[in-house]
Amino acid sequence: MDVDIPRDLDPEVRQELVAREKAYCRELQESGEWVHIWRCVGQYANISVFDVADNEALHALLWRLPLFPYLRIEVTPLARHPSDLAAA
Ligand SMILES: O=C(O)C[C@H]1C=CC(=O)O1
Repeated sequence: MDVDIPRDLDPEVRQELVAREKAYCRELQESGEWVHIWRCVGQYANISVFDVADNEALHALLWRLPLFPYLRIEVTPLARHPSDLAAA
């Protein structure tokens, strides 16, 4: 996810959006759907791993992100690798 919040957005609106995003992110981590979130070094971007039932569930989750209008999201579906010891 690349974050691109317009520079001229009202600072209070920005602060409120980021706070709501953080709360939603925390909620989804606690429910186990947002498994990992990593900051991309030197960028206002993250790499996240989600564990959801299907594409529709992921779409709904992403659509509800408070920052959604300001995100560029690239989705890469992942499957277990047969050589992953954790999968055995
Ligand atoms: O900071 C970001 O990468 C954007 C966004 C994703 C989760 C969160 O709390 O903020």
